[in-house]
Amino acid sequence: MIATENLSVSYNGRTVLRDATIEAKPGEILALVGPSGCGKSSFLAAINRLTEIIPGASVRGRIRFDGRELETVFPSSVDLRRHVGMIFQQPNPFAMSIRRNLELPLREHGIRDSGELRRIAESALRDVGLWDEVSDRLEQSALELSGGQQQRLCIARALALKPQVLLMDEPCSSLDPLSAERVEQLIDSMRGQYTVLIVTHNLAQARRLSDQVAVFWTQDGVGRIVEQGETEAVFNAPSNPIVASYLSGRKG
Ligand SMILES: Nc1ncnc2c1ncn2[C@@H]1O[C@H](COP(=O)(O)OP(=O)(O)OP(=O)(O)O)[C@@H](O)[C@H]1O
Repeated sequence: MIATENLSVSYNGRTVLRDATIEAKPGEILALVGPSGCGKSSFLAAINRLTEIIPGASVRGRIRFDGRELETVFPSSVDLRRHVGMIFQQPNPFAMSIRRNLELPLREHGIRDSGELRRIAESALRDVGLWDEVSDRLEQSALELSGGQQQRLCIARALALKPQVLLMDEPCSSLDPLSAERVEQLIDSMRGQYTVLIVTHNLAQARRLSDQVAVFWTQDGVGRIVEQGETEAVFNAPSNPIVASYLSGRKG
């Protein structure tokens, strides 16, 4: 579904990630783990072309979507972000009503019929388990929701566009434990429906959630993927000693 080949990211000529090659199959959850600063966020930013708006950022290598070059499949970033959604560490709802948060991106993508807008919004809110919590206050500002509710709203906003891929950059780490658990359950329930790439510092979460894991590590000042494979196999018997001590909590 989504694959990278020798993907490298630099900022102002300094390479921070070199030759990252991964493949996430349709419906699979791929966890990206590794200590701070080894290029995990940069990797997601490159896939979602956020690097285009980061001053000094440059990307080399290939990204494929269903076997074809991502740029060919989605020449425009607007199209790309419809099919490849992104969720950030800090929930980032728009400063507008809950309903508008869901409807605005749909309108931007050409859906105008008010009945259809309402149907899709409701269905997305149900998908993230928010409908019962907010159905009587859809006109209230999204900023009045709790952090965990805001994050689920952001996930609903991405899901409303029917993406094939979701990129998640530490989606639970700013949430309280209960909200984090709910969001984790939500991600788990996406298996088979969406291809999910999730950056997490929570190794137990990576192990619980993911089908595959890629371990990033900084070597000589440059981030690389030093181990990847089926999650259980990597956690049970990592081949790289650095990875072994990281995954067992002794390093990183
Ligand atoms: N906009 C930027 N300009 C310059 N350097 C940057 C920029 N963004 C990230 N970097 C540098 O790139 C390297 C990789 O950062 P990145 O955020 O991708 O790592 P990460 O593995 O996601 O870290 P964390 O787990 O702490 O979020 C770091 O050295 C960081 O300082």
